[in-house]
Amino acid sequence: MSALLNVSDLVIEYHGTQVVRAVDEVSLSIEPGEVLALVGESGCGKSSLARAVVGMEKPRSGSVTYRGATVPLLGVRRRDKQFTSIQMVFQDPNSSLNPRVRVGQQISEGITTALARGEAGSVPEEWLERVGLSTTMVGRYPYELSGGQRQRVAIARALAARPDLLVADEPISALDASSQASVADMMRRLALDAGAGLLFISHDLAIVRLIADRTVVMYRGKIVESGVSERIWNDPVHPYTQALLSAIPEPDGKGILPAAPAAEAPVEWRSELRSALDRT
Ligand SMILES: Nc1ncnc2c1ncn2[C@@H]1O[C@H](COP(=O)(O)OP(=O)(O)OP(=O)(O)O)[C@@H](O)[C@H]1O
Repeated sequence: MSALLNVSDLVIEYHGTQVVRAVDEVSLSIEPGEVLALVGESGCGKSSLARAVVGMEKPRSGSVTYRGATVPLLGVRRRDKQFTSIQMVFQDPNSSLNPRVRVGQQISEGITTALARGEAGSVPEEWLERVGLSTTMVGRYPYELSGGQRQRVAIARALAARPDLLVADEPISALDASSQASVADMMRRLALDAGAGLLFISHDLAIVRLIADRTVVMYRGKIVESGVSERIWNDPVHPYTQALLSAIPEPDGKGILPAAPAAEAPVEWRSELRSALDRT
């Protein structure tokens, strides 16, 4: 039986003043009910890969298949019922939401997508509650929300469509540090309760360790290491993964990774972690 998502020898190139090979012969797969994390420094090709998975980039070569069928480019994918169970959450919630449409209606669009596939419906208020927002937000426009609230609405909208595959590109970086781990965990639970696969892209190895079954490490467009998240965290094999992990500053400065979950780490430590990863 084929995996839920299969990416095989994928190459994504941008042809501008010079050719940029953003994704270089990458292969990965996701099974139903699995969380796969994609980590790596800024510019290593994570978003290009995510966009290709949802049909927003045309592969130069290689393939992206969903339940055995090639994922078509976006316009077709949105109309084709067999692919509307792929949903994406972007790093910037403004890319996911329509600024001129009220929150409730945007979530309703997700619900309509689910209903069209014969999935159970719901009401927008229920999804707002599930992502930790007040139901009073249903009548607001995106500009009347904070960045973090907008991102929660974007997540609610994607989940309301009852995806079987959720692609989340840095979905928590717009959130305040104290709620990043809880929202990541919520996405994991909501996706897995439905037996969906989750491709979770993040800089934050500490959060990835908490929520992902497997982790794929990308460097300059290539996968340099992949495996069970806990193994990657405790026993990284590739020098780049080792460098990523050793770049995480220790709270006590003694070179021992913190045992406490990332959400409990001090805010300064978490922001240092992010900038250290950006510098690698
Ligand atoms: N539309 C584009 N045209 C030309 N080059 C691009 C385009 N989009 C991305 N790139 C280049 O492709 C490479 C990979 O970019 P990508 O956005 O996939 O990386 P990323 O790992 O998601 O980075 P970040 O974590 O900063 O979002 C980078 O060198 C980037 O400059």
